[in-house]
Amino acid sequence: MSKVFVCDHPLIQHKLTYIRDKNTNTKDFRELVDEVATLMAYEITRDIPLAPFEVETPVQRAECKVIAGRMLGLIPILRAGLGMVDGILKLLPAAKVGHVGLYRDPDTLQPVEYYVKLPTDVQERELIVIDPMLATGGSANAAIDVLKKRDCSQIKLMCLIAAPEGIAAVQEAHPDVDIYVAAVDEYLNDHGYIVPGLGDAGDRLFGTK
Ligand SMILES: O=P(O)(O)OC[C@H]1O[C@H](OP(=O)(O)OP(=O)(O)O)[C@H](O)[C@@H]1O
Ligand SMILES: O=c1cc[nH]c(=O)[nH]1
Ligand SMILES: [Mg+2]
Repeated sequence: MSKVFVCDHPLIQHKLTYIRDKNTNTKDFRELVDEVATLMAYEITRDIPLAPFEVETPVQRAECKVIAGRMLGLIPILRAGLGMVDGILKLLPAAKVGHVGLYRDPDTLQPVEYYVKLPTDVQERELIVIDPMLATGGSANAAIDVLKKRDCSQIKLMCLIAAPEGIAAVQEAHPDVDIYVAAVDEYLNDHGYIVPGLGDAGDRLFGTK
């Protein structure tokens, strides 16, 4: 069963409050999502292995540590996942980025795939699927399916806000995928929106409504 990590650091929770606020404008919303993504990247990389590395300080030689050459890949689910990419790349500048384009049909709530472009060595990388919203879980599951069909096996999922229904759906379909969230909300409404949530993440990031 996949584990769920709630990133409850006070800085993350503080910024998430203003992300939720309907009076936060597009510019501030985008900046806050970017900042929370950076802070969550700090949490999600906690288990990255280190390797010994020797440097010469101005005083003497020192046995230090560096990240052990791990190959990472970020997989934003378009559109809203794009809002978190730059924030994560600030801490993981060597990560490659693959895109999975999905939109959720408003009537059926089923994900519709429209674009996939992945790094050629995607199977060798540890992948972080990124989307601010985990609602029914259909989109996250479809994106993970895209990766598994290409023989990817090391996958984590990173979201800002999850509904309990979405977490259960990912855990059932992909028990090997751990889930990192800033908050688990109450439930999904009749339109499949997370309550209380933040509204439509893509529209708020890109000012499309
Ligand atoms: O868990 P689910 O029920 O699948 O819902 C979550 C999906 O819905 C939103 O995308 P949307 O379809 O609005 O596309 P967008 O990012 O282009 O706005 C969101 O960014 C997730 O991808
Ligand atoms: O609450 C929700 C659910 C799906 N997609 C969003 O952007 N928000
Ligand atoms: Mg949207």
